[in-house]
Amino acid sequence: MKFVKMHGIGNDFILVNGFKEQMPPNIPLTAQNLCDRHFGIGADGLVFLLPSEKADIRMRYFNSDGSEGEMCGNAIRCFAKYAFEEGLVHKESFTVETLAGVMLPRLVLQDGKVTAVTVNMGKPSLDRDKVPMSGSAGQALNEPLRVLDTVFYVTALLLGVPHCVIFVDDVEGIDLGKYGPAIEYHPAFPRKTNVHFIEVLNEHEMKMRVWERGAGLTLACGTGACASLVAAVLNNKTGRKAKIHLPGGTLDIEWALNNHVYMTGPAQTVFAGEVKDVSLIK
Ligand SMILES: N[C@@H](CCC[C@H](N)C(=O)O)C(=O)O
Repeated sequence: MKFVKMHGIGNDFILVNGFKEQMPPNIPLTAQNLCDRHFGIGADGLVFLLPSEKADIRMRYFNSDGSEGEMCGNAIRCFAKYAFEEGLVHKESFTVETLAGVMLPRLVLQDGKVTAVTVNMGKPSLDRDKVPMSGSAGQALNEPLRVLDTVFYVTALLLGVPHCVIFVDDVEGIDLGKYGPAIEYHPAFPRKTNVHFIEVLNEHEMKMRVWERGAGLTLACGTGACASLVAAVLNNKTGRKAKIHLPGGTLDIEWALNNHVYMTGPAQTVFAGEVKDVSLIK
């Protein structure tokens, strides 16, 4: 199986052109094995480019634990660059079918080269039933959640995938390895959740650290950055447009007045390779 390794500000992926390559019989196990950083290629997720009946192209995304994610913000920028460079799409702007709906990436081109990608990520769902998060109906906005030995004030929303956003004074002071998994698997989140700790720097900038559902500690989360900006606006902490600084780099996010969230950031190819026998990797 041929693949390319790419990353979007350090959130790294193995991409497979499903127009040419055969889909492995057991995709969750293949994702676990290929994403393994010691026994495989190493990545946060495995991405397939596939034909679509309702959009120009289809993306399937698998986390490093083998679970299928409905959407991935950093992966879709890599996906868009790779699809264009492989000649699977011929337009600068096109539609991508995902389990979270149809997304709209637009390539930023300079001398024919993709320098960045802007993605219309759709509308956030603020209703806690949609996240989903348990509790009485309505929005989960800055509400107390007991986690192990502490209480965090959380804002939960669905932006492609479930997100739990927590504003703190100092993101570096948070023990993400302790609280990340405790919140990901918290009984309040029946389908688990991505976890984001946010330090607001000013009205237009935030610092963010991430614990991802199905992947753990990562250097960035695109859908999470979008969700965090929406949470910041709802909690009167920033304007509708901000730079979000993550351990792997910076994303520009806007929650436009049409209620759609737009994410802009880079996509980088690292190397291409071939796996001789997917089933043998362990
Ligand atoms: N890295 C992502 C999100 C990937 C999916 C997520 N871990 C989930 O299954 O909820 C991003 O950039 O958005």
